[in-house]
Amino acid sequence: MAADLFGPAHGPAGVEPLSAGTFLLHGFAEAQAPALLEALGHILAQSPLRHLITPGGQRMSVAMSNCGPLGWVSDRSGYRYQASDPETGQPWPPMPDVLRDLARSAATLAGFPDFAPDACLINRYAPGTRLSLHQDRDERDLSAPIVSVSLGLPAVFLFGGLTRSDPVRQLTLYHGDVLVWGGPDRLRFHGVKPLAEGIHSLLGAQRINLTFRRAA
Ligand SMILES: O=C(O)CCC(=O)C(=O)O
Ligand SMILES: [Fe+2]
Repeated sequence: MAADLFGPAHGPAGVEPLSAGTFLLHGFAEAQAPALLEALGHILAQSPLRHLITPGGQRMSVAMSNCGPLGWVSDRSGYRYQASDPETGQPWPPMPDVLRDLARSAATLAGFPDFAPDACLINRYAPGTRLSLHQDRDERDLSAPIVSVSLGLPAVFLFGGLTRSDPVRQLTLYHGDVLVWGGPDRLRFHGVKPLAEGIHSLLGAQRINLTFRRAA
């Protein structure tokens, strides 16, 4: 095993393989976090975070927005990607280079070169917020991985198998961690346990997750 690639468990560029198509890049986004947060501030001023309604009529506890050509939305009629923000009627804010480049380099390190995300879903968790077990399957091209960047308070991520009833592994995602899953793991069930109380030095009492996808 190459020591430079599979570095120490929490080393700055440590790439931890979790299974055949899943890699945890410990702290990979940490140095860029201030630049990412500044870019996010501009995005969220145009397309604010909001609590979407599920097709079943429930208000999601995660607050969401998007940037890039396509954004993920949910309402009474279902889940889908669309080019405009239903709240403003305007296109989603463009995906800043600092976000796209980070996602591309994380994907490349995880063995998915040529990742060209066209959607970035922004998830905001306050203490108590959770995301129930689900698959990301609204994307047309399942050959592209999911690249998920964690910022702020740590979260316990639930990583299951290809069927809902498979055993679920729990892993803590810290500020700056990037999790990439694709290939044979692309349709694994996953979720987030209720966020614990806490105060993060950069983000305060919240966790922000950026999920980059190839949707179209
Ligand atoms: O917040 C996370 O770590 C996961 C988010 C997620 O699974 C999603 O947006 O589909
Ligand atoms: Fe997901």
